[in-house]
Amino acid sequence: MTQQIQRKLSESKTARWSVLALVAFTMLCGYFITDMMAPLQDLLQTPVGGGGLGWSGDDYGKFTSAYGWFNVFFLMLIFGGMILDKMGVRFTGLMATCIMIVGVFIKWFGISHNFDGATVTILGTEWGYTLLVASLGYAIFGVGVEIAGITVSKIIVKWFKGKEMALAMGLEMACARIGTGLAIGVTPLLCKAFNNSISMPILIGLILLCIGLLSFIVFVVMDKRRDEELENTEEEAEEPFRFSDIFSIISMKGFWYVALLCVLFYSAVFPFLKYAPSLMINKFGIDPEWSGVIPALLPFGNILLTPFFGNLYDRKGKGATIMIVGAIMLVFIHFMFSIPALNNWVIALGLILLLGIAFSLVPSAMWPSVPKIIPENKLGTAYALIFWVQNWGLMGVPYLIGKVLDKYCITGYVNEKPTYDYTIPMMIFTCFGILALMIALLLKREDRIKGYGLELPNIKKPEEEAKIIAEEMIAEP
Ligand SMILES: C[C@H](N)C(=O)N[C@@H](CCCCN)C(=O)O
Repeated sequence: MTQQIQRKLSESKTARWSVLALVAFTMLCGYFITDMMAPLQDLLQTPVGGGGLGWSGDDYGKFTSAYGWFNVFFLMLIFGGMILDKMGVRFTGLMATCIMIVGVFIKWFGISHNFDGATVTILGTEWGYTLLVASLGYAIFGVGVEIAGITVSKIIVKWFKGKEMALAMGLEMACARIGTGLAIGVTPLLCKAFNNSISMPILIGLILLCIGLLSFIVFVVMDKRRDEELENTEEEAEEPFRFSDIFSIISMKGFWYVALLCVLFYSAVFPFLKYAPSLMINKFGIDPEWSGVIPALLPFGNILLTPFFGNLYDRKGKGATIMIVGAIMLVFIHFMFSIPALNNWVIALGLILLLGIAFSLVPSAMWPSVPKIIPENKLGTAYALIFWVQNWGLMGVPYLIGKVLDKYCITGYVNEKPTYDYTIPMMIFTCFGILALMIALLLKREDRIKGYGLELPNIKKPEEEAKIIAEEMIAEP
């Protein structure tokens, strides 16, 4: 009987696509805030007298890397994954969204006060109070948005398993990319509209996030209703999560290949995006005001392509192959960016568009592959562990690039601001791409050995599904 109700509910296309729209909107808001400071890097590094905050490249690197501080060092993400598997998607999602709001508020407070230029020394490095408070806020926000990310992945598996799961994940990522694209493209305009205010766009992000919270609350109501109709709770429906599950997850080679592919691939994209506006100014001679426009095309390209490749994976399979192709493209693109002679903006445009394809291929196949490797009751923890490994890269790589830029790449100063040669940073990104390719090949080999089904379609044919349901009804008289 339970299975029949479940079948009826899961057949409700409107319900599951509405759920997707609601949670994807919350993620859109989160991604908008994640990347909104990137196009302001130039202004942040402008001296205080010139209307900026007077940060160095190193300061900007510190701020950007703060995103991963608590997730990485205090294992907040892993705790978040365990909370997700224990408490369910509704509680965890609400908790994560509230954490995001608190974090953005603190970041806004830090940026909008100058603290009379006071500084403090932490672990041998000097921090301006503005930088420290803003970084703390960003670190708290990072915990919220990452836990929200794994929660939304689990929500999609819950509502879309055996259906258009990769398409749904692709669409959710497409919404996330709208957030990133708006952050890169619109933030400089917002900043300008409010008299070069850096804090005003953050305040607008905060308001947007509150609307994101409302959207998630509507999801909570729908999800609760669905579980009530099923006459059981999320927790009862699944084998409960045990602490020892962590060990069973980390003992799987397949898990490690996905986690390593994730950290290497994403380390060559998200941190790159943080520096892309500066790359456009320094290498391609683009006006600072327009420096976000070409990088903004990357997320906008993803908006169409990630669901497209997700849909392809749902119907035709070939997940492991899709990841390999994406990694090959990544190597090519970053290598081309590293060649100093290729400095025409048309080349930058072409490479960013290609990166848009690569950055659609890998995520559209990688995230929906995780439930093929890990059982559903451990999925929250597995996604959290993958995100945790990834956060080392998201935290460490911007910091590394900031250091490398200040130490090895300064070519001169214009209006007291350094100009950079981006050859070495782009070579570093190319190396990440090469390692990602090697791991993608190993993952395909592991799939052949273990039979995870990464090369198989996600959508089950009606006759296969009928067979599964019949078997389940026999098992549960
Ligand atoms: C940054 C975050 N840790 C991340 O990896 N986000 C992924 C999306 C993962 C969730 C897929 N349902 C991204 O590509 O933005």
